[in-house]
Parts: sequence; structure tokens; C-alpha cells
Amino acid sequence: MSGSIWTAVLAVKRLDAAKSRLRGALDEVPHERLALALATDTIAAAVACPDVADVLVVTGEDRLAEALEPLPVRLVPEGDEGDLNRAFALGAELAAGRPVAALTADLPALRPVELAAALRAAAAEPPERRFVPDTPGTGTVLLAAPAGVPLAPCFGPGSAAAHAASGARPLRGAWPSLRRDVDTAADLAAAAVLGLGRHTAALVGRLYAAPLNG
Ligand SMILES: Nc1nc2c(ncn2[C@@H]2O[C@H](COP(=O)(O)OP(=O)(O)OP(=O)(O)O)[C@@H](O)[C@H]2O)c(=O)[nH]1
Ligand SMILES: C=C(OP(=O)(O)O)C(=O)O
Repeated sequence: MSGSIWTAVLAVKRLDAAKSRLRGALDEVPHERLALALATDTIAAAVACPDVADVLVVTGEDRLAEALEPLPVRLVPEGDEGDLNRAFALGAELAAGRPVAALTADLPALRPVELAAALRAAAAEPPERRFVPDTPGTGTVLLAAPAGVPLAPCFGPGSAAAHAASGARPLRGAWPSLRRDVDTAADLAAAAVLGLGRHTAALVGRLYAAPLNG
């Protein structure tokens, strides 16, 4: 199955609390701007994916509206208390009969063609929930549910095992830019090797550029 069929749901934590494991990793870079850039690049890649018809961003962060203004996304207010799985479930309820792809918003190297390939694999028969583990294999970057099937997200520490235990099937494609979530400075360096999206690159690209004279 291919074509623009999916509703992508991305969750973004409030910037003052987001990406706490990255805080202070790059002292020249303001932390909240970096957290915003990571999310913006991920969301822009989802928008550019040919298999995504609709992008919902669930957040309690007011500053996201301005940053995402140029992109055709729907912002869904999360309410006061942050809870990642509740945020994904809230977005999934608004998917209007489409299959849902819940994606973490910390994939600054994400290439739309790799997301498309994963979504096509997720749409294979039989219709069932499928997920893509992160590069280390313990977390989850993508959880996909067919139309009419509850998303039942189990994101959080150890979510790959939790999603498997919930009956979702892991997808085994390579998709390095999809699997490369950024939690730490080492993850950001690895994402830079893959190629950062333009918002993140504008902030940190020069820190990872290869020296000109060896
Ligand atoms: N809307 C919403 N998004 C969340 C929440 N918690 C995490 N997220 C988002 O979910 C994705 C994956 O979460 P994590 O990798 O744990 O990111 P994080 O919580 O910002 O990072 P740490 O503070 O280092 O744990 C990121 O895009 C976060 O912005 C939440 O409570 N609400
Ligand atoms: C929320 C998750 O991200 P991380 O483990 O990278 O915090 C997850 O993998 O479910």
C-alpha cells in the first residue's frame, strides 16, 4: 500500500523541560533553541513524507506555533499535565479514519524517503500495530496502527520491549535516519554524521564540520 494515507502524530514536550539529557552538552548553543530545532526538523521531515497526508503536533508548548507557522500542521494542545502516551493517544483520536504513525520528535536527521519506506512496511498485510525500535534497540521511534485499531502507545524507557509485549510487531528495515533519535550529545554527533535537518544544522552544524586542513 502506498500514497498519502497516514496521519503522523508527533509529541513535543515543553521546551523548558525537553531534552534534559542534552542540557549543557553544547555550551555555545542555547538549550531551548536546540530542543526546538530538533522538533522542527523532525516535523518538517514528516510533512515532506509522500505517504503522510496529515501531521498533528501534540504539545503544551506555546512557542511551537510560531516556529511551525510555515508548515501545514495541526497543533493539538496537550493540556497542563505532560504525559507522552496520553499526548500520542490524544492525537490518534483525531486521525479521522486514517492509519496513525506516532513519531518521536527528536529525529533531526530524518529523511522523508526513509519514513515513507517504514510506513509502507507498516502497511503490509495483515493489518496490525507495528513499531520501529531506535538505534540502540531499547526505545521506539515510530509506532504505527492501521485505521480503526487503537494506537495503544507504550513509549518511555524500555518501550521497544513494551510495544512488543503489547502485541505490536517490530519492523526490521535499516532506516538509519529514522532510528537515530537524539537524547545525548553522542546521539547528536551521530545524527550529524547522517546529515542534520536545516534548523538543527544552522545551530550546531559548524561544531561537527570536518576540519579543512586535517
Ligand atoms: N507532548 C509531549 N511530548 C513529550 C512528553 N514527553 C516527551 N515528549 C516528546 O516525546 C519525544 C521522545 O521523548 P524523549 O526522548 O524522552 O524526550 P525528552 O523527554 O524531551 O528528553 P529527556 O528530558 O532527556 O527525557 C520527544 O519528541 C519529546 O518532546 C510529554 O509529556 N508531552
Ligand atoms: C520515549 C522514548 O524515547 P527515549 O527512550 O529516547 O527517551 C521511547 O523510546 O519510548
